[in-house]
Amino acid sequence: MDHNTQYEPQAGPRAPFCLGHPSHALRPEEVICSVCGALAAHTTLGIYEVRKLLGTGRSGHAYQAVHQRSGQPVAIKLFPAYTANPEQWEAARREVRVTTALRHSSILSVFSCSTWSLEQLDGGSGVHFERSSSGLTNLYLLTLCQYIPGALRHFVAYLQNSENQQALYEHGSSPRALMMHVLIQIGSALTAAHTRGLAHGALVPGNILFSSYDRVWVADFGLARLQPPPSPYLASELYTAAQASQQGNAQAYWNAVSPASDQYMFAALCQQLLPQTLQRQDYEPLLPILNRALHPRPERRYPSLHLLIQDMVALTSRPTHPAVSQQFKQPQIAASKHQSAPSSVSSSGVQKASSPNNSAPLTPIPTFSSGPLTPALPATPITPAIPLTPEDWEKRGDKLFTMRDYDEALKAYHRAIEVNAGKASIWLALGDTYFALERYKEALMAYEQAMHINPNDPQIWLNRGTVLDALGRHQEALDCYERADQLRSA
Ligand SMILES: Nc1ncnc2c1ncn2[C@@H]1O[C@H](COP(=O)(O)OP(=O)(O)OP(=O)(O)O)[C@@H](O)[C@H]1O
Repeated sequence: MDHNTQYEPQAGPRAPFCLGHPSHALRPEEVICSVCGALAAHTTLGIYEVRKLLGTGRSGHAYQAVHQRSGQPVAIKLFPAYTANPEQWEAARREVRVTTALRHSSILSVFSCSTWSLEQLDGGSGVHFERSSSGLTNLYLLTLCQYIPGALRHFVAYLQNSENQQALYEHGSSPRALMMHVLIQIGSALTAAHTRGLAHGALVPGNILFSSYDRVWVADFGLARLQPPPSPYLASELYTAAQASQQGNAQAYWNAVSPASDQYMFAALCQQLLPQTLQRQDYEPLLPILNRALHPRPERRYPSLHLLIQDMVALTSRPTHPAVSQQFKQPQIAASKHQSAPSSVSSSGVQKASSPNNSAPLTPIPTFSSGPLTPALPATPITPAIPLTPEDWEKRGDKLFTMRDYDEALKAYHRAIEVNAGKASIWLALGDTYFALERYKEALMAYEQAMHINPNDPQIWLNRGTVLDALGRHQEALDCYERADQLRSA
């Protein structure tokens, strides 16, 4: 389970061995170890070479791999297909896409969610794998996502170190402020998903990853729901469903998870973390809040996780942004762009690649409007006192978007387009805004315009896929995701 330890083979360079801990010698043709189920070292999956085992979760193994051309590290998870039925896998794929497309700064992006079989070893053509003809035995479910170097235990160890605590105080921060900053990000990611009607389902420590000590990611949206988590994370109302799921009715757990059960898991996680990392006087005031969130009856918990976080913030006073951004040690491979430059999160949880970085730790998150479509735009949106450039309008739109004033953001983007209709980023931003307003047809038109201008931007393809999904055009959406993947790996 250790992230940063590279396994060194004991035998000669050509002797095959598996990446398990401990490692086992393999027969030359063996790709998956018959003892521990780990992949053979140096296995290539499409364009990716698997480098090491990151850990073993509830249903499979997670590996670090690198893109053979760019050297970009990724995390690949493989789990046997029999652990999920095909309908559930499809549902998980859909959920992965929707949460990924929220582009929330703390939701870990899943680049690809497909199937893989041993037969594809020689003929892999990138990250997309055809369904195996040999049935489920040799078939694996595969997800590919950004590699994030830090685990929760690294964060805990960091906070437990007295020199680090001192450094935090010297920077005008504190362990509690840093902890709250991290919890706010986790809460914001979950709330963004809840706003879209999705629940995580297994907020266990392995799904909390860090790219720096103040930058956290929640992993496995969509996938976590396939299996119940262990105690103490399993909310009481999920016991029966978890049992049913262990007895073969996997759908039971999938259907039973809810934002209220995520709230329970979040509180259980806090309950583990806080006493390990903070002084008693710093976390004790939070215990009644956590107790409410851990109530066995979901209706007695907070109405939303967002309100729970609000109470935690109120009790700990509004935290300052911690002045630390110490990066975790990276392996000898290029760091991903996303890790070093997190983009902003809008308060709806919809994140815009083009938005400036928002350092405010938390903003309230309203639900999307479910009412009728908002009225059409006025022909002449706004007339400024001083003429603005398209870039000014775009920035204004970004700011309004971040403030969740989508109607005004629309006007600003339209104004930018009136002045310069040839900039893909403005059409992309316009599409995002229509998407946030659930005006999917207009969002699609905007994304198509962006694509017309820049057909090679994976983000545009991804967003187009998401809106096609929202319109029920799933096959076309899949084609878009595939194109986005191809462009990313090019
Ligand atoms: N994207 C990633 N980048 C870096 N490490 C990762 C990534 N995803 C997972 N890991 C590491 O791999 C380990 C195993 O991950 P996996 O998702 O299989 O299980 P888990 O999250 O520990 O538990 P669960 O199966 O309950 O989700 C994790 O504990 C984490 O340390």
